[in-house]
Amino acid sequence: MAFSHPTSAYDALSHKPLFREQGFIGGAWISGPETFPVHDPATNNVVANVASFDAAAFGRAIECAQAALQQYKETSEHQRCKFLHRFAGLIRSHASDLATLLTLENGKTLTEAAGEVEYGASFISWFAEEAIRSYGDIIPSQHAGSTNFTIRQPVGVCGIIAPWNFPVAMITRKLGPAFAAGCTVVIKPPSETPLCTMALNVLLQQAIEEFGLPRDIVQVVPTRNREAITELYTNPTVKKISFTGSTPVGKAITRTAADTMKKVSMELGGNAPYIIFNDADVKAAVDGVLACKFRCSGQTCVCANRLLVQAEIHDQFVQSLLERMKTFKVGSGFDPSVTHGPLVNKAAVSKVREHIDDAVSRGAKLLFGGHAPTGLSPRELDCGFFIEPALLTGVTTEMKVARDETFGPLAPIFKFDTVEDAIRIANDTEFGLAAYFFSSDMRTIWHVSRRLEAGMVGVNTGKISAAEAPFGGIKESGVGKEGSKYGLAEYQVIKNITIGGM
Ligand SMILES: NC(=O)c1ccc[n+]([C@@H]2O[C@H](COP(=O)([O-])OP(=O)(O)OC[C@H]3O[C@@H](n4cnc5c(N)ncnc54)[C@H](O)[C@@H]3O)[C@@H](O)[C@H]2O)c1
Ligand SMILES: O=CCCC(=O)O
Repeated sequence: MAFSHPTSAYDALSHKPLFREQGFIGGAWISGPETFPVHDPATNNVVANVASFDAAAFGRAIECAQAALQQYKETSEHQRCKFLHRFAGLIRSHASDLATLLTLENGKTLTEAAGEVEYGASFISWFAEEAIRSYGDIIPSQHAGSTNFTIRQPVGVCGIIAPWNFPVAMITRKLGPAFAAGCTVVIKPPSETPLCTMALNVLLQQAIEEFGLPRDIVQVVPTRNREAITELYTNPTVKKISFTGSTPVGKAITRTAADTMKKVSMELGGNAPYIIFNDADVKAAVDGVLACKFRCSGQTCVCANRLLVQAEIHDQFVQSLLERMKTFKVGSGFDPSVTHGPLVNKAAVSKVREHIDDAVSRGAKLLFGGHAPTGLSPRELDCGFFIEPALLTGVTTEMKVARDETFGPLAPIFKFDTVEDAIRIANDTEFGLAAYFFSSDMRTIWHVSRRLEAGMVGVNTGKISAAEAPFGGIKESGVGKEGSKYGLAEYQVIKNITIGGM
């Protein structure tokens, strides 16, 4: 199928102002002391060179966000609601360009990218409406003549750090509640995929201007310098850090942020079990794997990492999944016939290979994939970060893939016998982000849902993410909830006011 794969981010856009390589500090787009390249993972071409800032720039950005907070926190909830709806509208009206940028810097297919842009906009729309539902309480007092009232106030300046796998949605899932609550923000965009953050800020600035709000309510500070980011979670003016990324980095930030008692939200790594019981609808279970295991080529925190299949249904499930995987096509995300794009970098491809090799060396069978895909041009094979989605059977709990998040397109199948075996294997991990299972028995559904140690459970579905559903893990997968009616409170503090003498 004929398609064109852009070679520069600027050329790819129909609305050119969305292309920005600078940071946004103190209400203006500014260049940094250095730049870093942004690579297209399908070709390894450099598609932009983005400003890289130092710790002093983070310090300035934090001061500016603090100054803007004084005005922004006094806006009414209804004004914030209208402003956020306008921002969501602008995202939707530029969805095609945003999806193009997303595919170019992340690699996922244009169809997936368009889905992510709408998913990202849905958080802004959702929190526009949550802004005006920020209710308090009236609590009877035990002291005669007194009554307690609670109000919710913005926590203050928030630091936002997000990963490359969802460069639009992971930013909007944090921006929406922060602005709805009346906070101002300093964003450190993901270094592999910073262009979507800049484009979002172009649209945000348009909404800000139309509503007469301070430009400084948002600061965007890209950097390749890890030391510089430390300023964001050590500076006492920052009252909250919202981080999405790996568990080791999340733990390190939480430790340091504790010195100034910042509020934290940590959306970290996972090792999701995906259980198929004997009484499952096999077609639905395979559909679920396609939606969940292979989303963003397996680079999603809620991706199934371990497929546990009960003995009686095992062979039928494996055969059905294999047939569906044979229809996959790997290549450029701009090719409409492609189902799966490249991985983010070479290290990601190596990790998938490492998990396959380890499993095979311990007795697992590689039934499909795991190699460089056929049908790509020599240049794509040479430069792009491609791997065929892989299917392993005979996987056991001693293998690396049982403990370690692959974060790639590898479906490892473990066979089990009883419901209790499945629950034990599923929970045998320090992670607790998502878990999935398929069964048609109501008692199993209730029993297993309650016993799985995960913040989110999908029953008879592989799709659990949505603006209205509380998103977040337990155990070492993090703390806090994003989206949903609970997400706003993460950016607020509750103040109790006792009025006496009444
Ligand atoms: N739970 C969730 O909602 C969720 C969502 C997406 C990704 N993830 C997890 O993220 C991981 C993959 O993303 P990644 O490889 O980009 O993670 P990462 O932790 O390396 O990076 C995440 C972000 O933190 C920044 N960062 C890296 N080191 C830092 C440091 N020392 N100090 C401050 N910031 C630092 C990065 O530049 C990036 O912006 C996976 O484990 C995945 O499960 C979790
Ligand atoms: O990668 C993690 C976030 C993806 C999602 O919101 O479903």
